[in-house]
Amino acid sequence: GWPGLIEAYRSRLPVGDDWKVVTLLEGATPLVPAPYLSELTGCEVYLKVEGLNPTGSFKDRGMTMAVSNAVNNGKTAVLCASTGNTSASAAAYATRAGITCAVLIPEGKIAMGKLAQAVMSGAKIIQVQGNFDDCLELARKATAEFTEIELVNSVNPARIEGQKTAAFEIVDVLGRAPDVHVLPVGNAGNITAYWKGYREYHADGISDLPRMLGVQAAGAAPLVNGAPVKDPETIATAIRIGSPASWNQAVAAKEESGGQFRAATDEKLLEAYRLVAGKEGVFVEPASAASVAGLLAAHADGWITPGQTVVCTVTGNGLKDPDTALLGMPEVEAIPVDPVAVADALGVA
Ligand SMILES: Cc1ncc(COP(=O)(O)O)c(/C=C/C(=O)C(=O)O)c1O
Repeated sequence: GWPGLIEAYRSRLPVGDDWKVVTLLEGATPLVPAPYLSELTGCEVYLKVEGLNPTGSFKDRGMTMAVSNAVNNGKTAVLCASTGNTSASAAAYATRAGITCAVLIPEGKIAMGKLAQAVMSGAKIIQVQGNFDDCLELARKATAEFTEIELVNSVNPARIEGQKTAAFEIVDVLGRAPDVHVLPVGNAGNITAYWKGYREYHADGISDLPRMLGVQAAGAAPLVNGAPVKDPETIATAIRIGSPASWNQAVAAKEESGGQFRAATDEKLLEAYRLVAGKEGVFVEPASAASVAGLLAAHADGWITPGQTVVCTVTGNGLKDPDTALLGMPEVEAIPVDPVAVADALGVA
């Protein structure tokens, strides 16, 4: 069976032969064809469904490497700043490793599913008076001063190494690199990691290079604006980030690949969020739908042309954020125990 990411790609990862590997058998996520989006755009569209990782997001790829690295370097605790998914993943992998985890989250701005995960995994949950960027600044300062604590945000190279494996998987399954790879961008670790993975496969003559399309929320789009956003705002709390830590690497990925950054309004994000669930049957969290919003916009203005192969990474499971899924749901009356009522509900004559 699947041995987890580190064993599956050991020769391509900076892993010690004697390492104790911390894994929850992350990776090997489905590359699901998207017939509705393919029909709509005239492209061959696939969804890389990262919500099917052990803690429900792509962060597990980075965390197996970052926590294994920390443990094998004698660290006794890990710390991260997080909009939610990094903390859920760090908490699970730290528990797996038997070390302590503390998470710094922006007060009141975390999806319930993610908080539940960090709580149940036994992390020390610290709410910070500020946004994600303030949390990351605090995490950097704390781990610089207390070196027995490992910072496991994507500024940690081990995170990038783990997350680049998604690009390997896509080429291994598709038999080629896509013409375009679309993904949401917040702190910009993931676009950095994908580009590194595609470049490594290309350097080995295995595949070509895609154009990278990074999509941000319009209210939190520093890479689109070309300047940090002081008070980022978006319903997609996972990417409510104003000052991406991997700014330079993200710009390099965009420029080297002939790619692009785009912003999507919350309205367009929610449309895409509902479309990918309602038409493709793939339920993702709001930030993840930025990939689909970006695909639709790039098709609309001709940046993506019919006949191209496009992979959209949908980064987190829809279950993470039930509140947003149920926004505006009308109160529904319960029905009596009567088959006629069921037939009526289904519009059956
Ligand atoms: C669902 C989802 N989709 C996209 C992103 C953006 O990835 P990066 O551009 O690599 O940051 C995140 C990021 C989340 C955090 O930054 C955190 O959890 O602290 C996410 O959870």
